Amino acid sequence: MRHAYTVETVRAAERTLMSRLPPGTLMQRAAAGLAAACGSLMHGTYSRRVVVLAGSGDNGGDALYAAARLARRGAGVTAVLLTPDKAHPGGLAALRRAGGRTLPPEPEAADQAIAQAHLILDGIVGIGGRGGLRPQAAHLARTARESRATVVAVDLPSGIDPDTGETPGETVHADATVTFGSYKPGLLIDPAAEHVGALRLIDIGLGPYLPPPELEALQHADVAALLPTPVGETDKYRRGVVGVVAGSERYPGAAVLAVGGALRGGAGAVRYVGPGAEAVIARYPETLVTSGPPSKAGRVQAWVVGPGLGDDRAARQAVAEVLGSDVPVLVDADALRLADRDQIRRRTAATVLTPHAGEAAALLSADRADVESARLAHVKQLAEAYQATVLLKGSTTLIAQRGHPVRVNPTGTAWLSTAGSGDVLSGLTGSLLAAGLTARDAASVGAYLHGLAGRETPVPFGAHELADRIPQVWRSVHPRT
Ligand SMILES: NC(=O)C1=CN([C@@H]2O[C@H](COP(=O)(O)OP(=O)(O)OC[C@H]3O[C@@H](n4cnc5c(N)ncnc54)[C@H](O)[C@@H]3O)[C@@H](O)[C@H]2O)[C@@H](O)CC1
Ligand SMILES: [K+]
Repeated sequence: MRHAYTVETVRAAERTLMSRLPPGTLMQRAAAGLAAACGSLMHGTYSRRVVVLAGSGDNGGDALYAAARLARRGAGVTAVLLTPDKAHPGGLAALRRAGGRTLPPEPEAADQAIAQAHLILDGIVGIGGRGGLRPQAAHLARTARESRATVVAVDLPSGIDPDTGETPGETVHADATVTFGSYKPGLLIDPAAEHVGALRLIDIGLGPYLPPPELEALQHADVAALLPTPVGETDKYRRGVVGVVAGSERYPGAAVLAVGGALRGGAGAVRYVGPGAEAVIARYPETLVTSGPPSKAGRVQAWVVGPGLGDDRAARQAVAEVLGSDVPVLVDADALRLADRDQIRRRTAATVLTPHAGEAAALLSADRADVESARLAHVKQLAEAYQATVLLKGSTTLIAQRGHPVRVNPTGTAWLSTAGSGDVLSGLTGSLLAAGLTARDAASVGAYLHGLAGRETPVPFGAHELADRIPQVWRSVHPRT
């Protein structure tokens, strides 16, 4: 599991740890890790040209100390000081002792040094930065981006909001980020995460001083431990039956895709309810189909409702019936519009809502662009407002449930934004719910497998190919399945 902590939490842990160590120890630990990472990114240090963009805080200090280490090992180092009279004194002295030279941030000289660099260390701001970069720093960030050098962000790409993943203005675009002590939410959530590049964590000893995280990301081993595995004495009901209410005369394909996802999610059987039965059976003969309303469909352990459902009376009625049941329900697509909001809040069994940014905006009466630029705040707000588990789909999928750290899905690719992809995800996640996972785990594992399937399917792909790919990625996560 990867854990991420907000600035306030990191600073509190750092204070406690620092009080037990000689002054400057943490910065030296950070600088040593950073210098080693830069050395390996440059495949050596001798005759490499390194430019440091140094702000006046401790982030600049980390960068200067690391650059001094590189200079001692043969690199030619130039530091561009954003505020020369306020540069970190210790870091600056160390760099000068090691033979590094400094430049004020005058555009011409700085631009020239950047143009010739092999590696640029972005030490403009770290967790102390607020708001978009100021004009001088913004200019350097743009010049660095346009150069051919490898850009390494110190702790985080300057200009991103470490707590939220928002990018309030110009930011550094890094090829790699070396972060200290712990991950920060902004490194894992878009739009900021897009500018992070390869992410490396340097342990500076904070671990024992950190409380439960604010954000977490499952890794293969976590997902493997959560995947449902049939045991000796079992049958389809004990493995779980998932009911899928999806598709319409107009969109029978959504029914096929949702069932396709559900068949790959570990439930023992999939029951389909709706007007797409013929199309579903033609593709997946193992599906149990029913033509009546969901309440007459027979026993299920979880429902998926919504993909391609349309919005006629029957659809509205089906959504209300499913929400009236006492088993976990996943509400997607059209059902997010049709559902009675109070009925969602009144439910006692688990409810999972799976909106994309546009649907989330409608549920919150907000702007889509605002949801996309501040995903973390909005997913939490949704979970709170609807008293449900919310999976906010998109460039970084987030899963929120009140009282728990938000989860960010680390898998996925922009190729997943294809028609029907969400239908497969809802079927898959509903199946995991029926198999007995909690709402939060089902949503996280569903997003993880779906994202991996997106990465493993040859592109460009159609959504049905994603469903077909799930067994392979399942086995890659859990080889002994
Ligand atoms: N506190 C600690 O124990 C440790 C801190 N470390 C480093 O220290 C950093 C935090 O240092 P600070 O608290 O000094 O803060 P920062 O160095 O992150 O930022 C503060 C400086 O940036 C300037 N600044 C703020 N917003 C700006 C903007 N939008 N555009 C341009 N300049 C801006 C401020 O004027 C100030 O000079 C961490 O990110 C990390 O790199 C590491 O050395 C590890 C240990
Ligand atoms: K930085």
